[in-house]
Amino acid sequence: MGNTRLGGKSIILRLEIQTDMINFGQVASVIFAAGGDIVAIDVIQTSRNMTVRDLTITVTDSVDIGIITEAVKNMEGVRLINISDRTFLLHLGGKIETQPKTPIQNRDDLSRVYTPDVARVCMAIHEEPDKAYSLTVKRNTVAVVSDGSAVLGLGNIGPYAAMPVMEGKSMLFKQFGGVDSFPICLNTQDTEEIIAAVKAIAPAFGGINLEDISSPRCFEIEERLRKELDIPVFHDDQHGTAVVLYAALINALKLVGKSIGSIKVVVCGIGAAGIACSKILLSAGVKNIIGVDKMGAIAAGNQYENRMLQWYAEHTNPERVQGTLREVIHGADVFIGVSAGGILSREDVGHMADQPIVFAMANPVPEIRPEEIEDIAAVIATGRSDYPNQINNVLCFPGIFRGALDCRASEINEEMKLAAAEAIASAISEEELNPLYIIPSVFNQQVVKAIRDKVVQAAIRSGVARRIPREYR
Ligand SMILES: NC(=O)C1=CN([C@@H]2O[C@H](COP(=O)(O)OP(=O)(O)OC[C@H]3O[C@@H](n4cnc5c(N)ncnc54)[C@H](O)[C@@H]3O)[C@@H](O)[C@H]2O)C=CC1
Ligand SMILES: CC(=O)C(=O)O
Ligand SMILES: [Mg+2]
Repeated sequence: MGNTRLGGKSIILRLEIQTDMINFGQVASVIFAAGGDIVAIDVIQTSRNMTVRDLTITVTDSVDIGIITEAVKNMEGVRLINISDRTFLLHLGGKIETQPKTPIQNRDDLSRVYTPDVARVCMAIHEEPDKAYSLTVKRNTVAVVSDGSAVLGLGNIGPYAAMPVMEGKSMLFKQFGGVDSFPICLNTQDTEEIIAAVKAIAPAFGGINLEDISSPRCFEIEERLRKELDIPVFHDDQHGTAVVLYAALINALKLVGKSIGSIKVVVCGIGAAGIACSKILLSAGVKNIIGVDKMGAIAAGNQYENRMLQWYAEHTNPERVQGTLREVIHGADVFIGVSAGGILSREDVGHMADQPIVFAMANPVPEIRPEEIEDIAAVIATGRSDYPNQINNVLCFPGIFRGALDCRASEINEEMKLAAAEAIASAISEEELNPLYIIPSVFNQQVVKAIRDKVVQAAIRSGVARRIPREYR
């Protein structure tokens, strides 16, 4: 089993119970006392003195599944046959597959989809390369490319371990945006090799979604690919995150009655997400942003080897405040965490300004757990699916790519990102807006459509659309 604190919120225990020694009620009470909640029971086999049952048990994050399994093993008359983790079961054999659009039922079909007839289609594309958009998967397919160097907040876990996240992103692309995609995890973390690999695979794709590539390499990789490719290249951890963060902030500020130009924002974690979130806030009119990384506040006057941190120091922190997160958080109106789990304390939030807004977005463990501060923060959000207010780039990338592909945009530019943020923010009406509902759910079917429409319009306005969808002709 994997790390139960990260993923295993629900397990299935297969138990053999000697019913002449112990009854099921006793087994259930031991599991309950160890912190497990039995939510389903399946009887697998039964005889006069013995029964085999599958117990589906859910636990909260703070419960150690090992304690439950030990308690079960220590019961006389009970044998633990097997433990399965529902999350691991869901990943068996991977989460996605390729499906042909039409069946190949006879030789005639075979000769059309494959040789000899396919050759005519190949030659049509050879004569007019643009036809790749109408005659291949390019029109609707995005590559989700990672090098495994900054996977969620798990760090540099490499390309194999990154695959489950990238497969997950592909599922989300399809389910929420109708966009096909391939997860591609590269076995290199060299900037030039990544650029070359992405350029080499680009012909098959209508767009490139870079994912979980650590800073500062992610900036050069994206910048270069944007220049050197004619399809949209979008680093999701930068721009997807920034778009959703901005949408959430627009709505949170309405609740606390503060204006964007007057707030003090502390951004913790000045990597891919932190820099992009700060940039979008600067262009939205936030004047006082203080970025904090492991070495403390980023301030002009300090020397940074990383050119992005140098840029950051020159464009933020107008008062050149120095210090640790604990020190600079005093008086902040907004905390934005895109760093690491558990690094913000209740005491820190207590030192923020009135009606503090806390967006603890590190995954899978947020900078602070909402339950620790729900009585002192005005608005709380995380990146997770199991708390209210999920600020997660999943709310952006399916819709923004849907729009970009539909108008065959050559890039995803600032106008398109701002349009996406506004579409997300405006999905919640003034009447609906409340501290537990500042951002729509990804299951809100209006959102992707709204983002797509606004993104297409912005692409047309800004001159990057290479095809005008019928409804705008
Ligand atoms: N909710 C969402 O939609 C998203 C959340 N994230 C989360 O944000 C975090 C960072 O992701 P990326 O920017 O892609 O990674 P990154 O590796 O580019 O940047 C992380 C930055 O955080 C800093 N950091 C780490 N521990 C810190 C600490 N204790 N104090 C201050 N700074 C610290 C690192 O030095 C680095 O500069 C991850 O936990 C990730 O899961 C990232 C993208 C989207
Ligand atoms: C959500 C996401 O992309 C991340 O945490 O890296
Ligand atoms: Mg990511």
